[in-house]
Amino acid sequence: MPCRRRQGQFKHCFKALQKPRHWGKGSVMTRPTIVFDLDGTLADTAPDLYQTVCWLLAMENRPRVTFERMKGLIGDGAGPMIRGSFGDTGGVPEGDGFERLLRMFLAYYAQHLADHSEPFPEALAAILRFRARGAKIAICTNKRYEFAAEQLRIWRIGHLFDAVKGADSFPFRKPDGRHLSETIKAAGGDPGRALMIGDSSADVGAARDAGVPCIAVTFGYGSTPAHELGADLVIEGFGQLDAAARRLGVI
Ligand SMILES: O=C(O)COP(=O)(O)O
Ligand SMILES: [Mg+2]
Repeated sequence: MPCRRRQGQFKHCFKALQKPRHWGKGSVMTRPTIVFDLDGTLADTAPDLYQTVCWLLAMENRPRVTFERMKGLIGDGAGPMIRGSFGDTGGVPEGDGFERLLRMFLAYYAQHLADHSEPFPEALAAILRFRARGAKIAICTNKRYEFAAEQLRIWRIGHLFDAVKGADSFPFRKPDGRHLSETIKAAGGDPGRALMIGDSSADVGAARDAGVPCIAVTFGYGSTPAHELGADLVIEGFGQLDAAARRLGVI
């Protein structure tokens, strides 16, 4: 029966995944952990972040900032997006103005997490390739855990990740290397056999701090061009990821 045949095929696949893998030449090694940044690396989330900032500016009778400017402000949580966009349009209000704007930002964004945002299909294809080879996959993001988890739920891809850690998951966050190393450990991996893929200075900073090799993507956000971030390698698309990971000795 076709159904039973299919079950049989899956059983074979699962057995293959459970076997110790030979990573590298000749020796049995720890399964590698591939860690993705979320905003601008794994997913195109700028449209909803931009919509949130434009709404906030409009609520405060401020003009819009451009989408390009907004993309440059993404990478270190809501703070720089608010300070940058209000700084450009008359300044952050005095007193408790920033805290008030932050509360408004978070409340609005919570309702618009995936109106227009979606994962890059090529990133998902790469994750499936790495998973099929037995790698662990994780997300280390400077956005709040609950927002990241809800986006993964909406996109129905949460099952692809062994760990997801946000800006509030630990008392430290990227560029602090502990955010990355603790994410790797939570995935059941070893920081000594891992790879970080990101788009911002926070990602490269965390990787350097944790002693983890790092690949920067050119299609992400932030104000620094990928080639100037100081990553070990730069890729222009996920089609180049496997070769880059191999060059770095991770797979
Ligand atoms: O939301 C942000 O500013 C950054 O998020 P990221 O760490 O996933 O890029
Ligand atoms: Mg990012």
